[in-house]
Amino acid sequence: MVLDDDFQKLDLSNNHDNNRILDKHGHKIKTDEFSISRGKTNKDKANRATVENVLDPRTMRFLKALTSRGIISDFNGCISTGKEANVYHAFAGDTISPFEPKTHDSFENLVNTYDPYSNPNNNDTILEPRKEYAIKIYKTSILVFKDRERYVDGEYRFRNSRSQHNPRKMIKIWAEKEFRNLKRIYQSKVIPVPKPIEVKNNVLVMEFLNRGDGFASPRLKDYPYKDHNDIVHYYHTMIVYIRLLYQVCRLVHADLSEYNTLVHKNKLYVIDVSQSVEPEHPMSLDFLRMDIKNINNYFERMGVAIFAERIIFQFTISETLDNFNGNYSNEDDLRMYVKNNLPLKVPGKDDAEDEIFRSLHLVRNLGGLEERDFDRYTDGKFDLLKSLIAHDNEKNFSASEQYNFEDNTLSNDDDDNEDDISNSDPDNSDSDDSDSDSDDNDDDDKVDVFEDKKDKVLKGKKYEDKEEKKQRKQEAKESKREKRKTKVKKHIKKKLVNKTKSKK
Ligand SMILES: Nc1ncnc2c1ncn2[C@@H]1O[C@H](COP(=O)(O)OP(=O)(O)OP(=O)(O)O)[C@@H](O)[C@H]1O
Ligand SMILES: [Mg+2]
Repeated sequence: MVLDDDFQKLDLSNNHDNNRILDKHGHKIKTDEFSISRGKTNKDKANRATVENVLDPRTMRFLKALTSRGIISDFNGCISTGKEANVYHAFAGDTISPFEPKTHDSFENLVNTYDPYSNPNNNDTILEPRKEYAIKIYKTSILVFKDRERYVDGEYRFRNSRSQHNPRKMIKIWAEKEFRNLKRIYQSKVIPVPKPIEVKNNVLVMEFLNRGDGFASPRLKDYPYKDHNDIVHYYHTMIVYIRLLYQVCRLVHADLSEYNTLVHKNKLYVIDVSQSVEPEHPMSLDFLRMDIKNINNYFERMGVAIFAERIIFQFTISETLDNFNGNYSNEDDLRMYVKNNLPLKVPGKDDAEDEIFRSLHLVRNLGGLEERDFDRYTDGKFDLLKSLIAHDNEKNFSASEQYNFEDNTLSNDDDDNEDDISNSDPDNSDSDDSDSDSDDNDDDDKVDVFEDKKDKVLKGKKYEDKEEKKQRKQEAKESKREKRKTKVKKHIKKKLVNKTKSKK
């Protein structure tokens, strides 16, 4: 299908400068597969969906603006058509690289005689190759937008975006978000990313990562690893980058995978940071766990001995690392630390504990603390998430500990009930009795959640003899009476939680 025909069919109902723009520049826009090599480029068999989905007249106007401002000089073929955006190849415009060939001959000729090291001015200085750009153009179809909102909602930087329900405006915000995230990572100089050049509405211009023969550098998924050690190197690098993104760039990628990383000049480049969020985002820790799980799944499939997810999570969010003497921003130092200090995953045991870790409701500060966790907090079980995660992993995440926690919580709930009763009549000895009854019921249906269901009846306290039971009840009552003395009263708790919430 010839490109021109295709543009004729574009729905240009409003017959004004759009037509003129398209007529004037339409022949330059190639949307077929991008293959810039010595061989003939196949005639433009524009993919109708590509043209209509992405290169609508408004987008064409933005491209024209970028061309006339000299940011880009030629718009070539399509590198990738994704679910959210298409990525095209372009050359930098005059304003950027003074070594543009002065003669703007036909694009076909330019493409076929492409030689990045050509010397158009025929003088003997070696010229820089012509700068190439990747142009990421977001699709404006509303459907795609549905699952993006959770990344923008709760994002401090976009709190004022009233345009949650105007997809065009949301696309603009989305592209700007990717540009800003790219810029922040690029300027941090700790993680390689394509250099961000410009963003205009739904069009993002960035450095094109060329593998040297005009084709795009491969995604990690398609990268031809040298050997097993090479795979392990990229696994450790990926883990270090997750930490550097969090600690230095204050970002969680939220879609980190072998598809959104490229290997360029033997370095791992991170791309597609449109959905990345800051640690303050309400779901940042869930996205972080998802990224870790995805990376682990990929490298486990590649035969790498991986680390447990919660170990990687702890490595990521702990500000300081035990026995680390290197530079916290240096990837080589951190990679060495990962290699020599993180314990490898123990199949079976770690699987169960990672399962628990995935389901944990992780809180970042008191504001996110649920009432029942509050007791655990006041009882010194943990303070904020950092201590919950950072030290003594086994204790916090061993299945038995988790069970004891549940157990304590239930007993804390008892305390609360007791608390209510004792509030009303602190000296009422009945409360002890009623308490003992409720304690009795609770005990009976309190089963070991990690035991197999079938023998739960045998495990209940129904089957212990009377004497022992009496003894146990007495001790339980004593310990509860002791605890009540130091217990934070409910109304004080509420005050504390409200106070910290208002401080946020
Ligand atoms: N700067 C770049 N240099 C070279 N290739 C790039 C660049 N940016 C993106 N690409 C290529 O385009 C593909 C899609 O880019 P990106 O992931 O940012 O868009 P996307 O909308 O998320 O696409 P998908 O939905 O397929 O993930 C990448 O996998 C990569 O192969
Ligand atoms: Mg992507």
